[in-house]
Amino acid sequence: MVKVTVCGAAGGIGQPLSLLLKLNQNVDELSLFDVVNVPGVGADLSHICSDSKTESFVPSSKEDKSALANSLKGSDLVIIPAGVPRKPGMTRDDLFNINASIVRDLAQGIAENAPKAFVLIISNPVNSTVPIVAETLKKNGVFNPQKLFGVTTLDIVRANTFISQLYAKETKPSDFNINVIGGHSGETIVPLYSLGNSKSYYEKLSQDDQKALIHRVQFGGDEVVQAKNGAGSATLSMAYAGYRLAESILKSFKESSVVECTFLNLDDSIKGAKEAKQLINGLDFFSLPVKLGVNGIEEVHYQVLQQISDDEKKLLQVAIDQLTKNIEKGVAFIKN
Ligand SMILES: NC(=O)c1ccc[n+]([C@@H]2O[C@H](COP(=O)([O-])OP(=O)(O)OC[C@H]3O[C@@H](n4cnc5c(N)ncnc54)[C@H](O)[C@@H]3O)[C@@H](O)[C@H]2O)c1
Ligand SMILES: O=C(O)C[C@H](O)C(=O)O
Repeated sequence: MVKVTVCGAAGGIGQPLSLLLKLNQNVDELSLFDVVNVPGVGADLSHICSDSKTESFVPSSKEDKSALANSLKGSDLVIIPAGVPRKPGMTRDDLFNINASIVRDLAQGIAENAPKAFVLIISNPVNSTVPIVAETLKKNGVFNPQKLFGVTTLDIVRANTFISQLYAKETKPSDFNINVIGGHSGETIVPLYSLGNSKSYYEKLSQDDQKALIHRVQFGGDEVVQAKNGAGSATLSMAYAGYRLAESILKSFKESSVVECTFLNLDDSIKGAKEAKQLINGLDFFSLPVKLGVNGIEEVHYQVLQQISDDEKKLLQVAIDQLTKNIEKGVAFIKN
């Protein structure tokens, strides 16, 4: 029996993400939590004739903690797209004041009701919300770094799509699986086009076009925020990306060679984490490709950090400087 809970299930991401999960054969129970509108979303999804069972939970008042508790109990995987999205002119960090406490309270609920669950954080700013969740779980004595995932998959999805668009006659997006490392905001996003099968295509571009491609991946979120013009940020592509990571984790319960990039806590207990940390100025959180297994993150592929080009090294340094502050801000929110 596999139970998956989505917190923020009635939102722009939550709804299509829940739809995709409802269709996944590896999910037996789909639990939907939100502070509004979720009974309707749950009723709607429950008519789909896939085999999983859907349940929805909404608190009856601000003080009611039982709805969250009941939605989480027995969960194997909890995915969090709860919180406010950006409007034009805002940075992800501008969301910190509202989303930090939302994410902290949900993490507290996980600590109390599903301490062994895999936890996937979509809520922005990811560079700070993931440390918030880690610190909250630590405070409760239930933190397992192998099971906490900051969802940066949308950056990989964009990196694959955008390079393929430049070579539309010769390639398809699915030809690529670019490693995107660092964090999830602007210059903390570092796509590694110099590795793997993208190398030859990337090197054929002029320097200006290379820069434009990197910039498009780093600021792809802004394209959607501007196009939605005040009505939110990426939801459908994000639902796909969040689903891809969740699907890979569910697959890794049965297969042993699943690799995804994720923003993780580089705890010494994880194979390859110590080596990674030494290559990124000792940062505690960073996105890197990781090997997944039944126990979660089994190994960090730190070797990519040794293979990157000189230009990517420069991008990495900028990312490290910004990430240091974002991570500290998240940790301080819980510790102070
Ligand atoms: N990691 C990424 O790549 C990525 C991509 C896109 C969006 N995001 C982020 O995801 C978040 C959600 O975006 P969205 O477009 O779905 O927003 P949205 O406003 O459409 O939906 C958010 C949902 O969260 C719910 N919510 C608010 N407080 C809650 C709480 N305490 N418990 C449970 N649910 C709660 C709201 O009721 C709403 O239904 C934003 O922070 C956004 O910046 C991240
Ligand atoms: O841009 C945003 O605020 C949402 C998300 O982080 C994205 O990359 O699309």
